[in-house]
Amino acid sequence: MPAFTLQASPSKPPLFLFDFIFLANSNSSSSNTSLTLDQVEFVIANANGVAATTGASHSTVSITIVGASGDLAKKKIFPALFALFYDGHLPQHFTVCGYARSKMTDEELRLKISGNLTCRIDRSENCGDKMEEFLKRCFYHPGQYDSLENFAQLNEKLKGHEQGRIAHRLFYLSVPPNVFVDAAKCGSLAASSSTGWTRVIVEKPFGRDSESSAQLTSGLKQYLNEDQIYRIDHYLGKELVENLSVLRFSNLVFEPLWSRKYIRNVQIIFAEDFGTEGRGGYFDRYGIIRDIMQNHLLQIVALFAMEPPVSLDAEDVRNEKVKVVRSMRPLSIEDTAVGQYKGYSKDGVRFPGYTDDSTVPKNSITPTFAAAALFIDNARWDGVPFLMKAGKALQTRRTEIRVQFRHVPGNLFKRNLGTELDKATNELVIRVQPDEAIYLKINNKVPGLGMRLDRSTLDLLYADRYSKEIPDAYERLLLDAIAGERRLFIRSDELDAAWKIFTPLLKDLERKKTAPELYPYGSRGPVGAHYLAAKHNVKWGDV
Ligand SMILES: NC(=O)C1=CN([C@@H]2O[C@H](COP(=O)(O)OP(=O)(O)OC[C@H]3O[C@@H](n4cnc5c(N)ncnc54)[C@H](OP(=O)(O)O)[C@@H]3O)[C@@H](O)[C@H]2O)C=CC1
Ligand SMILES: O=C1O[C@H](COP(=O)(O)O)[C@@H](O)[C@H](O)[C@H]1O
Repeated sequence: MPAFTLQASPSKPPLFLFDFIFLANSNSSSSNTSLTLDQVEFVIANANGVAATTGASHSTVSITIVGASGDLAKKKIFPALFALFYDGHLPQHFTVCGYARSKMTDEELRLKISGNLTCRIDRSENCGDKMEEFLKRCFYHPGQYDSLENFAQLNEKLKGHEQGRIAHRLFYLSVPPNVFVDAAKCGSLAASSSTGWTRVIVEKPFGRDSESSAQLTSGLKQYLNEDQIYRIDHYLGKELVENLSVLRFSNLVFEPLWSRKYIRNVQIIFAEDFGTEGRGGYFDRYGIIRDIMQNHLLQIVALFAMEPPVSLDAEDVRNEKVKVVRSMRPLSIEDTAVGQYKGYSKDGVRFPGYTDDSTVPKNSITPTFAAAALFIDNARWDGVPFLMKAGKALQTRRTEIRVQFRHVPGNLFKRNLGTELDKATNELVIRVQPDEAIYLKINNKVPGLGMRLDRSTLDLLYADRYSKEIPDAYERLLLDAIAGERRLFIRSDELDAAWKIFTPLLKDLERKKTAPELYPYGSRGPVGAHYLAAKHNVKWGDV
C-alpha cells in the first residue's frame, strides 16, 4: 500500500502515532495486519510531527493567505507558520502564498513579514538559516478577491510550486467579512486542488447577528462543504482553554464538583490594557459583545460547562458544545452592563478616548466594555450565574476563568474564618493569559499554636512547571487545519446557537440606543459591572 493511501478520510486524517497504527491495521482487509515499510516511514514521520496528512514526499501543502497585506497576516499567521516550520511540524513540501490586492513582489512580501518572525527562545539554534529557508518558500500573488481570473492565475502559480505532487490546499481568509464569500467562491471555483483536499479557514466575525451569520453560512456553503470550512476562534487554540477538558475530565477532584451543587458562580474575564488603536473602523461596526463575548468568551463557557463528550473526536466534542449552548438563556438587557472608554491624562501623558480615534464617529455609542450574566437552563447549571466581562483600555491585560465555590455547610471553622464567609470559600482560577496558571484558593491553618486560618494558594504557574515555550494559538489551529482536525473549529450549528443567545440583546441595545457608561482609559471599567454582579449576589474575583 503506498504511504499516502493511509489517509482514509480527507476530512479527518489521523493525528497521532496510535491513530496511524490503528488506521493502518483497520485499513488492511487481509489477515496480514503488519505495516509495510512505506507505512512505517509514514507513521514515524507523522509521529515526529513531520508531513502530517501528506504522505511524506508524494504530496505537498499550499497555504494561501488571502489578505496577506493585512495586520493579522503579518502579526499572527506568517509568524505561526514559521514557528511550525521551525519546530518541524510542517510537511516536507509546502508553499506559503500571500494573496491580496496590494501590489507587492515576492521579495517585498518576505521583507514585510520577516520582522515578525521569531525563533523559540528555548531553542534558538540555526534561527537565521531556518528563517531564510522559510522565506524562500513564501511567495506573493496580487489579485482582486472577486476575480475568478486572478484566482485562476494563482492556481497556475501554485501548480508550478506543487511540481506534480498530490496537492493539498489551505486558504486562510484573513480579510474583512464583506469579502469572505467572494474569496471563498473564487478560491473554490478557480483554485481548488484537483488532486488533494481543499480547506478554507474563515476568520471572525461570522456575521453581526443571527440573520447575517446565516447568510454568510449559506453564502459559503454555495461553494464549500461544511467539512471544508474551518471557522477559527483563536481562543480555542490557547493552551489553557485546550486544557479545560483535561482539567475536568482527567482529575477526579474537579469533575464531581462541577455543578450547581458545589459551584456558586463562574466568572469569565477578558481585559485589555489598550484601546482599539488602529482597528476603530472595524470595531465600531461590531463592539465588544460581538468582538469578544459572542465568540471567545462563549466558547470558554461552552467547554467549561458541557457534559463529558463520548470521545475527543471533533463531532463528539462539538455535539456537547452545541447542546450546552442551546441550553443557555438568551441574554437580556437587564442582565447586561455596557461601557465605553474615555480619554484620560496622567503625569502629562494623554490616553485617547474611544471616540478620539479618527475612524470612529464622534457620537458613537459602541460599547468597548460589557458585562453580562448568563444562565444555563439545564440540570447541571440551573441557577448558577456565569458572569462574563470583557473590556478594552482597562488597567490590566488578563483573561481568566474564576470558579467560586459554595460555603462549606456547617463549617466547623466558621469562628476562625471571620465575618466575611464569602472570602473564605474556595476559588479556582484558570489564568489563560498572561502568565498562564491554575491556582486554587484554600483555607489553611497558620502554623503555630492556636487555631488561626488564612487563605493560601495551591499554585501551578506554567512558567515554573514547564520549561517549554507555549505555542501561539494560531500555531495549534493552523496545524490542526492542515491535519484535518476540526475539534477546535466552530461548526455552523454551534454558531447559530451562539447567535441566538446574543442577537436579542444586541438588537435591544441598538433599538434603545443604550448609552454606554463612560470609564477612563486605564481604569477598572464602569461601576455598572459591579451592580450587575451584586444583583446576582456575586463579587468579581479580579478586583
Ligand atoms: N487583526 C487582528 O488582530 C484580528 C483580526 N481578525 C479578523 O481577521 C481578518 C483580517 O484582519 P486584519 O488583517 O486586521 O484586517 P485588515 O483590515 O488589515 O485587512 C486585511 C487585508 O484585506 C484587504 N482589505 C481591507 N479592507 C478591505 C475592504 N474593505 N475590501 C476588500 N479588501 C479589504 C487589505 O488588503 P489589500 O488592500 O492589499 O487587498 C488588507 O490588507 C478580519 O476578518 C478580522 O476581523 C480576527 C481576530 C484578530
Ligand atoms: O479576536 C480578537 O482578539 C484580540 C485579543 O486576542 P488575544 O489573543 O491577544 O487575547 C482582540 O484584541 C481583538 O479585538 C479581537 O478582534
